Amino acid sequence: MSNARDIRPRQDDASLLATSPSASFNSPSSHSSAFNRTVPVNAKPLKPFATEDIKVLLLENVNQTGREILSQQGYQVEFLKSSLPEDQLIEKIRDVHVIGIRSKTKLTARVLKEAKNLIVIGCFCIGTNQVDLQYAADQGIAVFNSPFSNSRSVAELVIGEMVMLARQLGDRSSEMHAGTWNKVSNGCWEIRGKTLGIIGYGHIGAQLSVLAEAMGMSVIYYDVLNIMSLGTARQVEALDDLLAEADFITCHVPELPETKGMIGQKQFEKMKKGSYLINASRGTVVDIPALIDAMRSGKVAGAALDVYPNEPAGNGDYFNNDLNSWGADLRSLKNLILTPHIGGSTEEAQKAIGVEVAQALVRYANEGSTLGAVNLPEVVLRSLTMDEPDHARVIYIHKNIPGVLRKVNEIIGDHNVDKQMTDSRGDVAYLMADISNVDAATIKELYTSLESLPSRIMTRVLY
Ligand SMILES: NC(=O)c1ccc[n+]([C@@H]2O[C@H](COP(=O)([O-])OP(=O)(O)OC[C@H]3O[C@@H](n4cnc5c(N)ncnc54)[C@H](O)[C@@H]3O)[C@@H](O)[C@H]2O)c1
Ligand SMILES: O=C(O)CC[C@@H](O)C(=O)O
Repeated sequence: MSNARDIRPRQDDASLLATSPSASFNSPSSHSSAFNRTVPVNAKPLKPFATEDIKVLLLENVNQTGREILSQQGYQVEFLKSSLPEDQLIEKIRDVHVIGIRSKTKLTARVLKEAKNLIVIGCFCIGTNQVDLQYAADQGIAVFNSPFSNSRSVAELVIGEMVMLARQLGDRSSEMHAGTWNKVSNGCWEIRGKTLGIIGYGHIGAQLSVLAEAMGMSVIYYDVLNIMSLGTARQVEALDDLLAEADFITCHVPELPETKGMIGQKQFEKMKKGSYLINASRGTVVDIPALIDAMRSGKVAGAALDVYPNEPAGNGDYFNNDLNSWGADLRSLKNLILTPHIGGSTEEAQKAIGVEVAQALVRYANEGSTLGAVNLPEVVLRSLTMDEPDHARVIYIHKNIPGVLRKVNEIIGDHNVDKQMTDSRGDVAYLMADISNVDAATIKELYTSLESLPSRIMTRVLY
């Protein structure tokens, strides 16, 4: 096993560039249609070089589908069930080229600063708030996620929770488990005819809207964007309008500075007495001490929380006051459903996420495609074919400043550039070019010249 620490070409060993492994490229599943359209039948599998040099760290029990796709490429894959404390994460991340995480692992600038070999991050989930996306982009590290593979799972959970809360099912079930028969109808309702207020009408909010209407609910929603209503749902202009009208309120916004504490004391005051609150978005969106007060006062008749400001690292860990100071107060409340961040945790969702994110990582590592990246411009080139054996793909990630393309073209312009694409996003630009009739020595020369430019963030050559 090689001890290579960098999958970018090593300047002291250009011969490695000629090691084009025979392992075949995994085709993405049919839903990755945009990619499928670009892959000819005789596509040439591109590789940075020997794939056994690529080290992958998968944390947080990423689904096996993802692990298999990465292992089949010949990458060295280390798999851990939980997230890691920051000091251990820093030790591990120094060595890896690819990291796969879920919502728990915080890839802050402090951690990423140590990740000298890292080229790509896979968030095996929807949320990407746990990664410093701008810092990653500034280092030329691409970030991918799975934007909607678990949306349906979350929407179904919320439908189930509305029925559970309206019928106080959590409490009745706990009482029966404790041996107590307590047959009541007081304060129990159908959800038919009630109004659901959805905060954030994106992938999850919109799915939920359709399902809720099928259950006989009226749907209103609030979003910072003007979004087309599905069915007979109605967008309201202000959050306060939604709070005043809805019987059930559910949050589906991303974690952003503007969504932090979005539902707090003032918002609870504006809600109808006896309303219900559900949060399966991010733990910082709802001010939990304010929720505790609102439930104790009877303003809120029930709530379901799936996410928390501080969550345990792995299964079996405690959810107590050490983690969140109000933990015991929260657990003492009636008609409160607490779940351990399982909104997207279904077999269907996790398998789909495993495939989608792992394929994006492979495409990026092997082909340089940034299609679907959340922090870099999207750049894709038609695949090289088996009829183009002496071609190399040059990727130059650089600062988006004037004059760079002139300099780059001075370097690659002496060669036959078959195709080239460049795009920018904020301060970072991504250039990809396929160059024909090159040998290992030429590639080394190209690589060294590009690396010496002051605009350089990262250079990669695939062969
Ligand atoms: N509990 C879970 O397991 C689970 C699973 C999936 C996603 N999530 C969380 O749910 C969030 C939403 O997921 P999604 O796929 O629907 O995202 P999305 O990006 O498709 O939709 C989010 C919507 O929120 C809106 N929005 C943003 N800021 C807002 C604000 N300040 N006020 C009102 N609306 C605002 C956006 O315009 C967008 O329409 C994710 O970001 C993630 O954090 C949790
Ligand atoms: O699986 C997870 O850890 C996160 C699930 C969810 O919050 C998401 O962002 O997709």
